[in-house]
Amino acid sequence: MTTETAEASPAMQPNDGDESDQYPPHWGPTAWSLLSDLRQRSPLIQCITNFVSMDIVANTLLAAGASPAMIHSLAEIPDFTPQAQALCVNVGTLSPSWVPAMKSAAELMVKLGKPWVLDPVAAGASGFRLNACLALVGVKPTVIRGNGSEIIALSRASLGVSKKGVDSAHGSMDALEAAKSLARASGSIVAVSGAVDVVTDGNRVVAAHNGVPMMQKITATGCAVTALIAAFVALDPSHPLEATASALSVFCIAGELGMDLAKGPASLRMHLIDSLYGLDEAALLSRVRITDL
Ligand SMILES: Nc1ncnc2c1ncn2[C@@H]1O[C@H](COP(=O)(O)OP(=O)(O)O)[C@@H](O)[C@H]1O
Ligand SMILES: Cc1ncsc1CCOP(=O)(O)O
Ligand SMILES: [Mg+2]
Repeated sequence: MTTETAEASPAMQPNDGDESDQYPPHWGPTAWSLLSDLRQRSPLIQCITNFVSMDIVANTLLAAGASPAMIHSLAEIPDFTPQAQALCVNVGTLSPSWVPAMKSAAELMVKLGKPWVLDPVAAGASGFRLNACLALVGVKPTVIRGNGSEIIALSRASLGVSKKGVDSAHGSMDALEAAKSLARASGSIVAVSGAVDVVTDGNRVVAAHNGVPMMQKITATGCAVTALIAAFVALDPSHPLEATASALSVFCIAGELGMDLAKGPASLRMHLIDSLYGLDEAALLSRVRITDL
């Protein structure tokens, strides 16, 4: 759910000339190696996600090379969850009956030493939602990915600071300090999406500068990239910060390539998924824009 207004962001073109000097060269091969691995290993990713996002999340994972399973019943978790290589939990259309399944699946993944990723959609929208998100943060997500307003709401609540008024729209850079605090308090990698995506473990901060503003005009692109993060982290659970930044950059490069063919949000949705499916090494290496802050 987007609470950040579209920020001015130049149309992204391939890295060329002097500009590529700003971007450390190791990120391109890191992202390409993870995407290649994903296509080869096709990890099973369990998604307990909202009704709005189920389709685009499953299609994003499939196009990238992963194997999605949208299984959310508490009754199936003991049998099914141990088979998954990663879990994605998304609270977008939360109701009380879903919370036990989310907690139980996350606890099982932690017990099995496997990664799980939380998308705290609209975390500050209600007390019920915020408390559910806090309870899930307590189950130690490997990664938490939200937009600026969501990370600020969750960070304040996790530090016991009461929320005053209604959150306004926030850019990802506005949420940087909140993201660092949340990462330190939770032990999770925290990613804030926006015109620039920032990823932190509480100390180190990296920023991914790919993407196009039109991605905000497609519902559930945030949910889709969170699921892609789960797939990337499944491949290299011991380097979740690198996997998270790579997933964000890869998804946004697919958005840039898709935008070249799109007429608006509906065709961007289609072309983004096609571009993710067809993304090759040369296009990826020439477009990855990740920096250490
Ligand atoms: N202004 C922007 N310019 C480029 N990419 C963007 C912009 N806003 C969002 N994105 C990208 O769109 C995707 C969804 O992010 P966002 O809209 O922040 O999430 P949410 O849908 O959860 O609010 C992310 O991959 C992010 O990088
Ligand atoms: C519109 C909406 N309402 C409840 S969940 C949802 C989708 C949110 O997706 P995203 O956070 O990726 O914009
Ligand atoms: Mg969202």
